[in-house]
This record gives sequence, C-alpha cells and structure tokens, in this order.
Amino acid sequence: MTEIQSAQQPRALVEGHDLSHQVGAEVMVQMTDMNKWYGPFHVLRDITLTVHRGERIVVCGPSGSGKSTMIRCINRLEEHQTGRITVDGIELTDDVKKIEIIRREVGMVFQHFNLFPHLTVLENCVLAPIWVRKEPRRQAEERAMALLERVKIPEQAKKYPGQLSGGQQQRVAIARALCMTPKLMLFDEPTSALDPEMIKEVLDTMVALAESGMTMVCVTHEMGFAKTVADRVVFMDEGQIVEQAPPSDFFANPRSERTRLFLSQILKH
Ligand SMILES: Nc1ncnc2c1ncn2[C@@H]1O[C@H](COP(=O)(O)OP(=O)(O)OP(=O)(O)O)[C@@H](O)[C@H]1O
Repeated sequence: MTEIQSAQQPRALVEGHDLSHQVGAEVMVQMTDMNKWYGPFHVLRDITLTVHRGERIVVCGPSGSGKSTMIRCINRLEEHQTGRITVDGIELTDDVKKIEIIRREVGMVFQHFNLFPHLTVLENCVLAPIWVRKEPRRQAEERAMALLERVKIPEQAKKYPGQLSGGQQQRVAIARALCMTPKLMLFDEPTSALDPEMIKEVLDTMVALAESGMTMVCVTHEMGFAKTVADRVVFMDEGQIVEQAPPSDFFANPRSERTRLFLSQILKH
C-alpha cells in the first residue's frame, strides 16, 4: 500500500439530503467504517464520514454520544480499532512518522484551553513552531504576533494565561494552533467552559477563521454557529452518525426521531 492514499470521492446523497454541491471537492478527512471500543464499551460504531477541504462541519449530539472521541481519532489522540481514517491522503496507522505529520497538519482547540500556565502567551504560541518545526525564534514570534493580532489580543503577548479571561485564553489557544499553519482545525466544545459574555468573542474568532477558508470540524452545542457557519451538521447518538445534512435541511427537516428529540431539547435553551 502506498503512503499517500488516493482520496475517496464523497457520495452525492447522505441520508437522503442532497450534498451534490460538494461532489468533486478535495477530501481532507475520510473515515470509513471506523469502530472503537473502550474495553467492552463500543464507543464508535461504523463511523463513515468525509470532510472536504475548506468545509466547515459541526458535530452535535447528546452527551456521551462519542463526538469528542470521534474527532480525537482524527489526530490520533484516540486510536480507532477497526476501519480506516485518512487525513490529507495519509492513512493513520501506528506509524509514528505518519502520526507526527498529521499532528503538524491538524490544529486542535479544547474546552479547557490547555495553555501552559508557566509560559507567556507568546511563549505558548512559539513553543511548537520552534521545537517541533525547528523554526528560527524570530520568525516564529513574528507569525505568532500576527496571529495574536488576528484574534485581537496582541497586547496580551507578554502576559501569562492566568492573567487573561477565559475568552482571551481560548483565543490564545486558537492563535497557538494556527501558529503551526494547520490544514485542518478541530474544535472540541471550545465555548463550553466560558461565561456567556465571552462566548461571542470566541465564536467571532471561529467565524473569521471559517471565512478565511479553513477546514474545520467543530464539536459544539452552539446551534447559532451551526446554522450560520456550517456547511454540514453531523448528528451523533450512541456512537453512530445518525444523520448529516446542510444546516438548512438539518434544522428544518430532521430525518430521525432521535435528531428531532435532540433539537427540541437543545433549542429550548
Ligand atoms: N478514556 C475513556 N475510557 C472509557 N470510557 C470513555 C473514555 N473516554 C470517554 N469514554 C466514554 O465514551 C463515551 C463517549 O465519550 P465522548 O467524550 O466521546 O462523548 P461526547 O459525545 O463528546 O460527550 P460530551 O458531549 O459529554 O463531551 C462516554 O460514555 C464516555 O463516558
């Protein structure tokens, strides 16, 4: 088998929804019949999902449905046991070199920021470019400052994470991920740990990133973001992808009873 796999073309129809406008787009992530167990617990069941370059996917579903586990399989923070995943044409296996390549290409933002508390904002941002990519410090710092401008907090560069609000810390986490010039960004409930008044500033940053053409897979309960930004909403329940559709179809015409129930509960709040 060659190292660079040929990307599989997407199906025109997914669960009866017309996704034909995406056919022919380049594939960024391809999961095929992927399964994962935690001991006896079957957490991911036959996951097949295609993410195209430039596409913005929102993953939603009840707590415990496997959303985080699924996206963590994309950068091998979790290992799938059967089935296949390719990222940018590279199949994820135990091969450490391939995992390293993919980790450089895939940025991730977590619910709890995961910044190094003993490093300044700027030091957090340049750590991976300098140590992983062996970039000269000056070049890494220049790009980090440009990205801190982009997330609208350049004045915080010399502060420590503990001196920043939650919303500011999450914007640092986004800038830090972007410092590695990723081809794909994963977001795992990036606003769930934030006070309501800070959610908007992080969502605004994510919207700007989406508008820049970044490929994004976002686990979020922010259905406003899903409606306005997502190209496709993926609904998971009990480890399965139950339904996926463009947001206009997904919200107006959910196909499954489980999706309808989830939406009626989440849209109540
Ligand atoms: N390391 C682990 N070992 C065993 N079980 C796990 C582990 N991580 C997650 N699980 C279980 O797997 C299931 C899916 O977890 P996961 O975090 O992927 O769900 P989720 O849909 O992202 O949930 P939430 O919205 O609450 O974050 C849950 O039942 C969880 O308890």
